[in-house]
Amino acid sequence: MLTLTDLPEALRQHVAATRERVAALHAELPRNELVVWTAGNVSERVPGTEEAGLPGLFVIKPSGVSYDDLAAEVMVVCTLDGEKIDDGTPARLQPSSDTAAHAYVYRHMEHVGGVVHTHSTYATAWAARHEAIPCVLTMMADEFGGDIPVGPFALIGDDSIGRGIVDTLRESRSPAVLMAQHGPFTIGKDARAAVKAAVMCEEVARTVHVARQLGEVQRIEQAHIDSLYARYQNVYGQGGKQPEQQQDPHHGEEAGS
Ligand SMILES: O=C(CO)[C@@H](O)[C@H](O)COP(=O)(O)O
Repeated sequence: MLTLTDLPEALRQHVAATRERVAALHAELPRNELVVWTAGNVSERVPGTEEAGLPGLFVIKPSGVSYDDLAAEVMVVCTLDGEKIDDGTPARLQPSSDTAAHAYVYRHMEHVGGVVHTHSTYATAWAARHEAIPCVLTMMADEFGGDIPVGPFALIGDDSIGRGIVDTLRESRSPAVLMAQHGPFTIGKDARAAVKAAVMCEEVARTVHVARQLGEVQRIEQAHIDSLYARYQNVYGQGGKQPEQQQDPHHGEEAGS
């Protein structure tokens, strides 16, 4: 078993910083009303392992622990096979029950640095119906680049959920997938981006549901979706990129391709 204290100092510092980020981001789940009790989790890939010639690692919350108690020192460190390393936490402290799903995503989507899972009400209601959320809002085009897809029903406990997440997201620009009759999983370049996607996923799931109560909704034309997505992903905010820097952040290709 890999032991944290045997790792190079630089990597131990990366692990510590990742633990702090993942612990802090878990507070965003109840703050944004995305979870009840402990029903949600955040993970982030530890940077620098490849440079150190070591196996990949990620940090995830311990299973079933209250968000009030999720301090950095109880964040669990796992290999990309989902195995807990000797990370300084009590041996009895088990990683999230969704660790296998997060690990599968990290093994099969190298550009992904963060994964989030919730059971947020409106997104999970769409998942209960096996129904993709149609891209009828500019906010959906901005953040999801189109519809939010539905993934297959899969039981927890092996690679089934992770495989369903990856197989679905590989066919979409969306950083969110609604796993059928379970709930949303989101990805991002880091954990903060994945948490943002989870917040935006619940917001648009609610808005589109309300709109459909009022009447028919109309999907935005694909050319407009592509234009909105390219702008938001590359120009919005304070970090506007030059044309040569622009790419699709979720899939590493040219934006709009
Ligand atoms: O869906 C499930 C359990 O069926 C999980 O997503 C839990 O809701 C969160 O589990 P932990 O991360 O606390 O283990």
